[in-house]
Amino acid sequence: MSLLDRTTQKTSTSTYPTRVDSVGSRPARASETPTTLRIDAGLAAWIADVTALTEPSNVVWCDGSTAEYDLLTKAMVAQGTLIRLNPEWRPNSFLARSDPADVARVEDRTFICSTTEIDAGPTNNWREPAEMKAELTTHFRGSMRGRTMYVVPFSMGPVGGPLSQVGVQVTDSPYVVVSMALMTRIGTDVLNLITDDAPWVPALHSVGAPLTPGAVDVAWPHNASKYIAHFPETREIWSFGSGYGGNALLGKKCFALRIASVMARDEGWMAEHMLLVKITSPEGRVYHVAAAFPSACGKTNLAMLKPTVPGWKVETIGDDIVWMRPGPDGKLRAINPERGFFGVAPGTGIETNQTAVDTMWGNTIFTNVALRDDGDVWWEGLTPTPPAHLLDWQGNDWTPASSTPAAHPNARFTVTADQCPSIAEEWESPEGVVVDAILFGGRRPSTVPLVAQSKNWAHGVFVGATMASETTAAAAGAVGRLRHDPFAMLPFVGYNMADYFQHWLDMGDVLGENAPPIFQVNWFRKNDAGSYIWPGFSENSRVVEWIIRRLEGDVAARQTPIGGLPLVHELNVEGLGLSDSDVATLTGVDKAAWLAEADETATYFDSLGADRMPETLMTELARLRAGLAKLA
Ligand SMILES: Nc1nc2c(ncn2[C@@H]2O[C@H](COP(=O)(O)OP(=O)(O)OP(=O)(O)O)[C@@H](O)[C@H]2O)c(=O)[nH]1
Ligand SMILES: O=C([O-])CC(=O)C(=O)O
Ligand SMILES: [Mn+2]
Repeated sequence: MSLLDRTTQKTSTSTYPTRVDSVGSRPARASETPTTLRIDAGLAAWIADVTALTEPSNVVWCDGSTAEYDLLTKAMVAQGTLIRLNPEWRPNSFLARSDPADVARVEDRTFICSTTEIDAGPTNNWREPAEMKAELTTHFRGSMRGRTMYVVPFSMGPVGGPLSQVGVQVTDSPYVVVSMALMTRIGTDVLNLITDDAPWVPALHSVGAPLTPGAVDVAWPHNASKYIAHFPETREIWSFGSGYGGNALLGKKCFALRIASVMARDEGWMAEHMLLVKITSPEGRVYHVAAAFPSACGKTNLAMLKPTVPGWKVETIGDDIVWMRPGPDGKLRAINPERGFFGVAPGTGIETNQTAVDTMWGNTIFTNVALRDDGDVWWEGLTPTPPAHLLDWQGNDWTPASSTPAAHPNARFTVTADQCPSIAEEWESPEGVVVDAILFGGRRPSTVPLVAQSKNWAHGVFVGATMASETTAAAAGAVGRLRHDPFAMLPFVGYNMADYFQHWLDMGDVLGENAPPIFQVNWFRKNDAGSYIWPGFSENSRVVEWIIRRLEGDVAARQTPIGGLPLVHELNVEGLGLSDSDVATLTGVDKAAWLAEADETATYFDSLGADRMPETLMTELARLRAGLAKLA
């Protein structure tokens, strides 16, 4: 099998040496074969090809063990990539400072390389697959010289689960290896799943910074030329030049969203940028809710919600990605394919998300946060008042008088989900949980109300398709610019956006009466003074209460062209100090703003390809316009 022409996978298996370990050897787990692993022939051939291309000085097969994690973190501390935090405050935890030019996802360097451009669609950067591979091959040639190449077999979802998928990431970044160890399930049990008839995703990654013999390495190697390339038809990922988050932890956005969205389209399931929570009502009834918000728009926070409304309980299942598939009973079942959280640090604090703060008590990797003099971490919003002195995310002296933030706005924490105090007992259930409601939200300073229930599945898909949100620091580029972000998936759909809309409509047909109700939410509405009207965070439990009461048929909704809105006296705003006009803004329909929104939607739909846009969504748009026209 050639690296440049991957169409099928080989069938036989062979044995392969475990590893040539530059950092030292470690004891194998009791259940492991001590010196050899059974490696699928197709995998072995791919590794051989990649090794020949990238020319690493040695190859290490990773098993995801604690011993391996400890060796790698120790080596990175010695090398300067990680700083060990004071174990008294933050045991077994580390700070990584990335290069200032490698701090976020690079959407303009992210490519969908389908055979035809139309299959990537107008929202993706398209490149012809063979051309892209040829171009990338020149970059990957010798790119791992002087470095160790790690082979990381990983599972997205519980290993062997019916909704799970496996992949193998090859990387020359030990930071990526330890991050993958926290975010996915790595191990030899995954290797056993890679056989002739089981598909797996090869994920090739290099920071693109070969080391010449004798040269001193930098703390955060990367390459000014970055490529995050996806080959949806052959289910491959080639990522070059970045060591950061969604660019480099290839199980996450690249596999679990871009490649998985294509698998999902082909196989009748869904891969979404969603959180997943279990909600228990005061009466003890259990519901599961999935919610799609764009990057840095509140998924982790809602996933760890501490309700202020008495009697309600929210437990966490996932905070970023959800895979959903109709189960044997016809109901939509969902899993969190990840094993950890790669969460936004700034704004995450004791007043907004105590649960997240408690989750990262130890065993956490922090990236681009500030370092306290006592060897612990800090970032804006962790505590109400900053320490008198810090080293900022670039290692420079910082005081509260400094004009720049102490932590990078996209600083992150990486930690396993099992440390989360609010984790639900069924979070690793291989067959998933039944989804009772779906939420769509984003940062909308105007127009969109606090909550609205979609009229039916088709209208809900229209609401998802017309989502927009202000850009955040999660991606390189301007922040605070309102942009269309359908289903919070604009940067993550691995194919044509109009086809993705059609897939959502098709799933509605498959689910029929089992299709969960859809709601739109917006925590970010602003007043004329530019402040958020809604207090957000824990108080979002009031909206959750209204949504669950709608599911139970306990509260009414005022039917409007944009969906069912709360009756003012049925939305619990007691004690929030909101004025009547605030509440009216949060629960009202601004006719002029919505008419303008509808015009904007028409233009946007047109840009997605009039011939390809589902007729159903055009009908929904016409209905919205007609309904608005009739409003007083
Ligand atoms: N005003 C307001 N801000 C919020 C609310 N929920 C979250 N935020 C802020 O939004 C930012 C990002 O929140 P997260 O929950 O980490 O975002 P996410 O959607 O999980 O982001 P990704 O990991 O990038 O996909 C943080 O600074 C939060 O403090 C809310 O209800 N109101
Ligand atoms: O992928 C990343 O780097 C972090 C993330 O969750 C997002 O941007 O949505
Ligand atoms: Mn995300």
